[in-house]
Amino acid sequence: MSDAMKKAALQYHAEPIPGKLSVELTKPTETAKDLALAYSPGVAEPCREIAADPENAYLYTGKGNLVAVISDGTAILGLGNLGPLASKPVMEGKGVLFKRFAGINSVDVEIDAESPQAFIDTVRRIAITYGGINLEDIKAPECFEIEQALIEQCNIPVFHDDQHGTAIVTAAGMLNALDIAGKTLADARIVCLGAGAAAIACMKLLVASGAKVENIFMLDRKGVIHSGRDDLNQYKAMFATETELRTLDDAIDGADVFVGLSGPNLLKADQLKKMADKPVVFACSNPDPEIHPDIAREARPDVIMATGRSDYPNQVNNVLGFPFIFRGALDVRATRINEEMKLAAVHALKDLAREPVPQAVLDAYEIDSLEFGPGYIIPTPMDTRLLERLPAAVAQAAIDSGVARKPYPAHYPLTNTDQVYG
Ligand SMILES: O=C([O-])CC(=O)C(=O)O
Ligand SMILES: [Mg+2]
Repeated sequence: MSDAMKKAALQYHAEPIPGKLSVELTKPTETAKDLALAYSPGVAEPCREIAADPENAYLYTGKGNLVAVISDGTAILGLGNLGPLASKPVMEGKGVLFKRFAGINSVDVEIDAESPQAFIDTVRRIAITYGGINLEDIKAPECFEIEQALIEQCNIPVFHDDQHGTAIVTAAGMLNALDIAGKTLADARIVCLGAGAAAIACMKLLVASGAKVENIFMLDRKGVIHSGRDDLNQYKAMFATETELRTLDDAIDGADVFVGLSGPNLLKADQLKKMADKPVVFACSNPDPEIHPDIAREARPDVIMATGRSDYPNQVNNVLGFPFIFRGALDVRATRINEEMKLAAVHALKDLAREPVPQAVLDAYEIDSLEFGPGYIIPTPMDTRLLERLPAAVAQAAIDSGVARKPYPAHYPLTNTDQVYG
């Protein structure tokens, strides 16, 4: 990032009001009568109703459209463990995206937890307040245990965005990119740089979508994860291959796909040059990708390239997933976000990229055209059709797989966020 951009980002966060979120009232509180309804004595009535039946919380409070964005700050973007308070701008940012793209209210909760168990206990105790929980920027492998425990202990959707949001968007973009390259997921040789939360979840979802686990070469800080290593946790061990390859330099030779979920500038132009014809490169480290798109294109004009950033084409970022997935889950009051709902989101995203792009999207990006191809493999975040398609697909999948507690919403499909209350 340039110095000017860094300065602008700080100023954006500081002025005119510090931070990016505020709370608004949904009822007028202008008169003494209003006050008597909103507060004492009127407020006692919904309290009694909720005590009699907890489901009434969805009727009389904001619970049903409220998601907690919760972090311990141990893996903030690609920046590392900066602690819970330093994660607050990102968590507020997720709240901005929830509201802007899917009309969902959110609060950020940063937890100073001394252990994964302390984190789990804290979240479990406050979970009733919300309609859903979005876990964010928690490091691996602790995040796997934390997510699993909370899914089991809470009866609302708990979703670790960096795993599943990223994986859903990656799988959708990958299916399209390989199709454009004239290749298939089943045959693709895949190098995954990074073995953290997002990397493990992405590779699992790619396997669920057709990739062969023996064609995946995952690398952590020590190099290729292979079956001869005795320092692997159970999550990395799922991707241990029988191979002589040890370094990124070895693994990248002839690979069809590079997925980077690691850190800045770790893929060199010379390494990209060794990849197979029409290489697919998803350099998703935020904010700085594993290889800059300009360097990649210079080294390999035939590259099909995506990053996590909004200022380059093909943004493979979980913003395309979590707001819409939660929208669909909340609207059918799903008890969890299961594999069926995730795959429904993958296919809705993949298919949407193949449709003609509306003028409003072109205007938002100040461009003349955008067509399915190497420069457009995944819908853009500003595409209002995401709100129309993804929640509908996710809600239907929740109903079909038996985790919905309400029928398909009568007010679907949504065309803008003003319609979310029906
Ligand atoms: O915030 C983003 O841009 C995507 C994300 O979740 C991460 O990098 O951890
Ligand atoms: Mg994140």
